[in-house]
Amino acid sequence: MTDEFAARRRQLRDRLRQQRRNLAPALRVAAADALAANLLALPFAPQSGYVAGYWAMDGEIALHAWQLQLPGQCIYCLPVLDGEHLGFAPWRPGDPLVTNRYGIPEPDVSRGGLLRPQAMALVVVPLVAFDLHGARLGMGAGWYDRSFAFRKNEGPAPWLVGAAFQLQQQDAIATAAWDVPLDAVCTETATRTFNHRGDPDETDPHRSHR
Ligand SMILES: Nc1nc2c(c(=O)[nH]1)N(C=O)[C@@H](CNc1ccc(C(=O)N[C@@H](CCC(=O)O)C(=O)O)cc1)CN2
Ligand SMILES: Nc1ncnc2c1ncn2[C@@H]1O[C@H](COP(=O)(O)OP(=O)(O)OP(=O)(O)O)[C@@H](O)[C@H]1O
Repeated sequence: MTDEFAARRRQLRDRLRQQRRNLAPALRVAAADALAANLLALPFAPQSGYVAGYWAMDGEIALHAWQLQLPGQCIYCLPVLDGEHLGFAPWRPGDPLVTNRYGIPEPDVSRGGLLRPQAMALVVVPLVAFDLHGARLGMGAGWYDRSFAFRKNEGPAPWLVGAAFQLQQQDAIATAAWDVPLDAVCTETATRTFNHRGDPDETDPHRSHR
């Protein structure tokens, strides 16, 4: 990775994180509801099995509305840092939490009790920026890219769906070799699905635009 490439990514990350933190509280509540509706309407939304969300922080769009409206047979999970990779564990309101090294709450489970990324039917992926080709810029530590690197060779499960505010959209983000493309991105106003080459999926009738 060149210094210039890294510097551009860092600049974009800082700018969008600041914009995201500046969003008004009332707008956040409405956005979380609209995001939930878009996630539930995805053509490949699972009716059962493990689905992963995240505990929103740093101004990220919240997933509680989606969690509460999931089909009864779906089991909501949160990511847990486990060595170099993410594990996942079921979590319902009231279940015990501990904070990880970044101060993010995660289910209080033993390492042996974690579910592997491969066990998820769908993963809602946090992101700082996304583009029109399904590329994603995250917090910069590579957790999702490392944990879902297997998706480059094995598919399609789990579906990887970015969640974001519309203001996080970019025309194109310069990608690195290790970046794992998203199958879809949902925002408060739109759903975009991508085929496995990461291009906009022209054949998908559910595709919608702003
Ligand atoms: N809600 C949420 N959970 C998540 C992620 C995420 O992006 N959002 N992650 C997605 O990968 C993983 C955690 N990755 C993270 C990577 C960096 C920082 C972070 O805040 N870094 C600080 C400085 C470093 C520090 O505090 O030690 C920063 O950039 O300000 C946070 C989470 C797993 N859980
Ligand atoms: N498959 C992989 N194997 C080894 N290292 C990886 C892999 N994927 C990412 N990394 C490492 O993670 C670092 C951060 O990557 P990047 O800046 O793309 O993270 P990100 O996608 O923004 O963050 P995150 O996934 O945590 O939200 C890279 O510099 C790279 O060294």
